[in-house]
Amino acid sequence: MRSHEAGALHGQAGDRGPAWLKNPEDPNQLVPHLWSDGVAKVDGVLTVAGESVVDLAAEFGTPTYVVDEDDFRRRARAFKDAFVGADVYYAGKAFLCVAAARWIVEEGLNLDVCSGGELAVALKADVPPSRIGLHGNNKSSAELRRALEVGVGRIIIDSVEEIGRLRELTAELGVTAPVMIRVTAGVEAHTHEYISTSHEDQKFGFSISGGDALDAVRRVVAEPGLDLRGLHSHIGSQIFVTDGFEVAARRVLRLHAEVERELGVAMPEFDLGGGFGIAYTTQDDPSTPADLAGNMLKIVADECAAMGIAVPHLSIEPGRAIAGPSTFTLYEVGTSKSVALDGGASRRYVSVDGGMSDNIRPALYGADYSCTLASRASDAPAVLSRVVGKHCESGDIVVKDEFLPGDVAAGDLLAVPGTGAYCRSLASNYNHVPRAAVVAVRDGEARVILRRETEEDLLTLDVG
Ligand SMILES: Cc1ncc(COP(=O)(O)O)c(C=O)c1O
Ligand SMILES: N[C@@H](CCCC[NH3+])C(=O)O
Repeated sequence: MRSHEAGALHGQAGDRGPAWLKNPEDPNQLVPHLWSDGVAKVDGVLTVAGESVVDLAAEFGTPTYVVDEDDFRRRARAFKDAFVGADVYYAGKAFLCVAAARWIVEEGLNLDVCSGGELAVALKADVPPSRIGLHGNNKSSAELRRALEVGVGRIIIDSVEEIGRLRELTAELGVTAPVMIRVTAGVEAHTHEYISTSHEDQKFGFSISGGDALDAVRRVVAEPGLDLRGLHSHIGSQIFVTDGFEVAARRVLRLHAEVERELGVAMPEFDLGGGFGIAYTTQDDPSTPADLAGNMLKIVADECAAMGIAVPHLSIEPGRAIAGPSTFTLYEVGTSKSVALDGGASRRYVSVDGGMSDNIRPALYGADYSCTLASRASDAPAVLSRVVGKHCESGDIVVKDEFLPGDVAAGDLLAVPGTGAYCRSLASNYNHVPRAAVVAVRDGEARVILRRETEEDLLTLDVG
């Protein structure tokens, strides 16, 4: 993740502030690569797939996550088309509901789930179990049992205990479990510490360098109920540079070759994980699926040739890069105030009707977003503004610094792009705020795919 400190705290567009900020010249314009393909501005009003956000807000309320369905599908297809011959597992943790799971299957992808809950959504969506992979560093026996009963295509083993649980369950159910082993390659991915997963000192996977990975392979091949399909490596999330993937692929393939040669165990598959970065601000410059595929497929082919082993069947697990850019969050402004700062500067705070309950990423990772006035055009001079939520935390920031027209006021709609991944899926009910709806728009038609929670929903849980 690239996070940027905006030094300028003050006022007018003439002050400019940091160069990376969105459109200081004309805040009515959009920066195209931050928005999904179907988004445009018509006379200042944001539209998606032909639908005006003013109409969407009137019909569905705010805050609402608005998904450009064609964009989501197109990005899914782009990975499938680019990674020729590989399987693409969409990482459902980024965003999952029945509709999204159906889109994934229809576009020819498989689905990665990492809990019993995500598995339940996949099954409700009729995802063929053979196209589901189950992840998790602490899968319960109940989750593993369900996965085996329905016949998921693969289970990615993450601990020695899990091998024991699978031994007992496969024996009891009389089935064989197709499994992969998640390994850590000791790579320091260039991303936020909390979403980096391949350095040694963390909870996921078996370490290659410490010998735990090879030990796990030995244990798995000794189990008659387990069918070892291959190794799995996921180095982290929101990564822009491919060198981490390259180093990880080399190290994992070396282990792959060692297993084949020294243990005589053929492993037909290899999963490179996900983690491909997207643009949240003008500073982010993500690779296309075609570029990623070109690099990664070549690295694997070259490395296998150098080691004299057959190229295993590859799979990848993108989540954010499919779901993230497809969605913006639509908020209504409730208050606006200017706060005097030391030295005579001031900061404008614009409060919206959501916040850290629908997007925890700024608070959790210092993630940076952009936004635009979505409901009208404005000629008012741009003012450097901080968009904040309605929660009882001063860290409840939606967009840290953005140029917005100086006349933004209560009743205006703001839209924040790039909120399709890890926003609804990480949403909370903090302050007993019901979770926002997700609305999909396609060809001028809008439909709710996840309904808004109600206070009644929350009160139902409270059994006194
Ligand atoms: C095992 C695994 N696969 C895939 C992903 C998806 O990552 P991203 O959404 O960054 O593509 C994750 C999350 O980081 C993960 O833990
Ligand atoms: N939740 C993280 C990504 C986690 C990836 C899952 N392993 C984010 O928002 O960036």
